[in-house]
Amino acid sequence: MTAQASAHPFSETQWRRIHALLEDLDERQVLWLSGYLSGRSNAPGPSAQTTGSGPAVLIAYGTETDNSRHLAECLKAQCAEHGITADVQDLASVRPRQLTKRKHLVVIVATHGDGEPPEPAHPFFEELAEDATAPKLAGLRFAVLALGDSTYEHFCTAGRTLDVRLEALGGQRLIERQECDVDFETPAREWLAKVMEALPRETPLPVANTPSLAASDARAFDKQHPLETEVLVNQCLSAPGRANPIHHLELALDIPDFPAAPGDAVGVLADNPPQQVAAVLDASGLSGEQPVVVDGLAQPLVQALRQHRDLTLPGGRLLAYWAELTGEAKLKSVVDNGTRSQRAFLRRHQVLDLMRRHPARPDADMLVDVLRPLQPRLYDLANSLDVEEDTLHLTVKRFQYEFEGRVETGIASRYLLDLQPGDRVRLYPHRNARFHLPDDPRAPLILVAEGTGIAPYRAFIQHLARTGRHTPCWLVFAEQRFEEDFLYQLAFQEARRRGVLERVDTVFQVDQPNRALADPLLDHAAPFIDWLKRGAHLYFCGDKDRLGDTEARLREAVDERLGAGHWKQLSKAKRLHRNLY
Ligand SMILES: Cc1cc2nc3c(=O)[nH]c(=O)nc-3n(C[C@H](O)[C@H](O)[C@H](O)COP(=O)(O)O)c2cc1C
Repeated sequence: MTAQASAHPFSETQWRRIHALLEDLDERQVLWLSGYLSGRSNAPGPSAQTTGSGPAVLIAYGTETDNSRHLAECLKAQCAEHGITADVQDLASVRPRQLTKRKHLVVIVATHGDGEPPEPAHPFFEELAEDATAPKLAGLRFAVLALGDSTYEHFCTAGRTLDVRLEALGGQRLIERQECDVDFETPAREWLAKVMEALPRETPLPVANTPSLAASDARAFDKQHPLETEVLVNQCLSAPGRANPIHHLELALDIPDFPAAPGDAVGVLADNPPQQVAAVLDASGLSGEQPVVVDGLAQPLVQALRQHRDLTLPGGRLLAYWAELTGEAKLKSVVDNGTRSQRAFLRRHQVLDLMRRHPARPDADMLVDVLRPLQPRLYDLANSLDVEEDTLHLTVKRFQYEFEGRVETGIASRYLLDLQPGDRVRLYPHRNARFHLPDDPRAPLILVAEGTGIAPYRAFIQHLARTGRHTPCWLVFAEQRFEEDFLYQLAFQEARRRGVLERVDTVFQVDQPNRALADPLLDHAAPFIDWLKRGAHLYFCGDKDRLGDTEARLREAVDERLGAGHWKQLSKAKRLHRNLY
């Protein structure tokens, strides 16, 4: 990206878009638009219900993979169309006591981990749960939309907890909580429409039926509108014989200004393997040619199954449909016995298990309707676009897991590892703002990675080298074997030689079975603590369990040396950055 030459406040992409739009408009339209913008910038109008602390409605979201944020932005656009002033905030930056100054709060929150709130929203939830300090919310009217996935035992727990807590603190519900499964689009939009009805009407802005600029959003590429890229390189980085090899992929990026900074990711829309699609068609007795409709788009069944439907994890709707279709008493009793019995059954069956063990002839449209949508998978970018602006690099490990005594492979990693140069991949940018480099260019960086967790650090290092930003930087990396699994070894050694990396420590578990990821930092406790005192930011990326253990050990050591609660302070000061999976 190039620097701004003029003094206007827009990015280059925005500026180009504004010009492109203006060129397209006639004089009458330009006049209309200028009136509209001046009306917008003067908002809130005289009747708008603002309080001393901001717009009438706070739309807060808690997210890890952006679904909640996207819905929050949609709601804001709808509010704007109705002249309701609203602002959108990440729960990560909301303090519970701010809510006392609000009249209306709409929260859209996902559940992650094992029934946990999204990681950035933890401090908000923790503070709100403290009886001694939580604010009284008697004047607040609120509504909660909970996103989740019913295959998890703790379905939508974060949204449920928040809904109950807001009521306990004196808040009054605007409308009842809605819990949404992975196919959340329709129920979420219906719920947003009900919220719009419940929010107090304000006098509409002078221009009726204003186009929703916010709805047309600067994010040109998203889940629904992915970018198609071409595979240039797919190379194995790890030992070739490994059960779960790690590959380096390079994808062509033919458009300028792809919005991804070091620390950001891309959402990959993987296809199901052709054999799995064929097996589902075979088990259902349906022809792949048959037309079906997915999200309003007509397409052959084979395409819907390959690109849009999860052929691995069955959901409650497939189970209920299958029980009805087969008329089998066993399946019916699982359904009739409620959520717990259904979940226990679904945990032991994948889609093909159900179809093969209980043969039936489904209707094609119904089948597409009851299968869960195939979810995109996030991969951190392994390169900095200010160094290589025309390629996207990914570091991908084959994900394998045991299921009912057999070994299964993750859909997205299998798809990516099997790609050949020339193949096409659909993806969209995913911003991961809490994993960006700190604003303070002098803050030391401690980068802790396990396996593919190294990817965003490669992007960091490229960026630091490119910008000449000289900040102390310490990399701690764990993998299996030194000789074969030191991912991007040459790049990191070169960075060390050039002084971009001040320290590099590694832990190779096969070579050093008793050594853990926290050990290099604890062995060098003096510089580690010194870096923290100098304002270091700590980054953790990779396997959730291993990095969770690592963090627990570091936390104990830091609190012991710098005083109880110090680690929590680092977290509050946003100096701990986690990117765990
Ligand atoms: C790693 C991971 C863990 C999850 N854990 C849960 C869970 O325990 N309970 C649940 O209901 N949903 C769970 N989900 C599903 C998410 O809540 C769901 O995908 C949601 O749409 C994500 O919203 P977001 O994009 O705003 O983060 C999990 C998703 C991921 C990726």
